[in-house]
Amino acid sequence: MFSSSSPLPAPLEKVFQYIDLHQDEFVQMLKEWVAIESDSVQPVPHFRQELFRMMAVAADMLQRLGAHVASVDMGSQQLPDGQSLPIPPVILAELGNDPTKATVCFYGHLDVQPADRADGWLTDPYMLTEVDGKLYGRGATDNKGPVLAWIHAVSAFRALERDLPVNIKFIIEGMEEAGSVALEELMEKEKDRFFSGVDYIVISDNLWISQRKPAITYGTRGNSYFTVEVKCRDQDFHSGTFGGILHEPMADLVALLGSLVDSSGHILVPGIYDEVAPLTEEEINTYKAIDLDLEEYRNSSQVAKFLFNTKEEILMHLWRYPSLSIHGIEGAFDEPGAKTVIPGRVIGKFSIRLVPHMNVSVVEKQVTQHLEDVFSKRNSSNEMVVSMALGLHPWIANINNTQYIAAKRAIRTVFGTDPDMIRDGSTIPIAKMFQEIVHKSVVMIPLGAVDDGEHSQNEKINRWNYIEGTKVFAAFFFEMAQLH
Ligand SMILES: NCCCC(=O)N[C@@H](Cc1c[nH]cn1)C(=O)O
Ligand SMILES: [Zn+2]
Ligand SMILES: [Zn+2]
Repeated sequence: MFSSSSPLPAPLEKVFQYIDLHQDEFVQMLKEWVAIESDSVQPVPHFRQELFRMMAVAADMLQRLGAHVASVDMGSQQLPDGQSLPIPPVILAELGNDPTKATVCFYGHLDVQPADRADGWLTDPYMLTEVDGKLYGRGATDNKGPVLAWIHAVSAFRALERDLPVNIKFIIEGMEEAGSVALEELMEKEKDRFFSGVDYIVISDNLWISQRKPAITYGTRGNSYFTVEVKCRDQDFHSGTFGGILHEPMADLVALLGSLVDSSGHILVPGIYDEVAPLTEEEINTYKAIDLDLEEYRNSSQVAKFLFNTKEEILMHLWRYPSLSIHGIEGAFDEPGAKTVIPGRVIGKFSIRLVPHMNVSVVEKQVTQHLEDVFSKRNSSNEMVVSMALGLHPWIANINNTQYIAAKRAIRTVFGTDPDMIRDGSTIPIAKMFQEIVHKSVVMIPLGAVDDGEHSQNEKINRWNYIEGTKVFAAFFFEMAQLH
């Protein structure tokens, strides 16, 4: 182990120097990748072509690095409107197969969320622009920057003709933002082939909880996403002609949605908290140890007041308790102006973030039962249909596993500080898939700062995070080799 006070071992010193010297090239490569409009969310041919181009560029880069690369055909995606679109290939690549070394597999994605300058971007989202050390562009932090950082870490060893301390595998997809379409099937197919020799898995697809202090992530919440449809008929009504004599679908729906959660954020679905892991004193201490300035967090979020007042309560309600969010209503009148319509059919959308040890199918039954009970008390003549559109499990890892120790040491070497050990309130479904299908332990090593704005306007990664993050990955290879 190399502490920040002891000198770096010579090979790592050289690798770090190489990374510093080549940082402008690394930024240029990120610029080229950001310029590819690899939006997987909008199902239109232009973006699909861009996605295919993105995956080809990445496969080519890995090949030039000496990796053995397979671009796996993923078939096509059937859309609800009957359209069919090709799914970009998944890259499975490997570099080195020395049986005496650990094999570390890195997962990342190269598709991005939609971005349009008119949405409030200050620069062209597909033109990486540096302002005060901040590299603005769609995908800069989610997830092109971190994928490139991993590749640069490998390329530094290659360029210096140094033996890589570990065998490396890559799984890189192009449909993460659209729900990782067809990825689970591929993992099932490859579990005894590509993944058979893998010892450890690394994901770098989330953020620190601070602007300056690095972190390691050991858990994410799951999600069960519901739709509740209330229908009188397929057509809308005139409220002058029908108002007063109908059970209005929107009134039913508002009552249904209003029955889900109270004003303090407590979920009102009976039984929903039954399986939530009990809180221990030891666990509370882990939240106390997190370096979070609540005032700064609240101010930078532009929120007047959160539901909770202490750092510990905030972290627990983001990470270890479920939450229910209401997302929208399809079919409702939502334009400016005063249209006197009664919508004939509306669909409410809400989701519950799940935590250990909640079970997706139990939650589905509890929510359905609750909505049926509330609806039946209204004696409405409308039809109600509840469906769970998505059921994603929560993920939690053992922080004593080898790669957590290696990641901590690598971070200490580069940043001279211990990382925050954090969980993430959102969902990275692939982590649970790795655990359940491939039976491998996962560590998340985020590179981006809390204010990177993933999915938002003006997404960025700091040059510092990108370059020092590349060094963290290089140091991680060294530490893994020592610990394995
Ligand atoms: N910081 C990583 C964020 C990854 C992310 O945004 N994941 C989505 C996945 C999802 C869950 N339900 C539907 N999609 C998220 O919203 O958590
Ligand atoms: Zn991502
Ligand atoms: Zn994303």
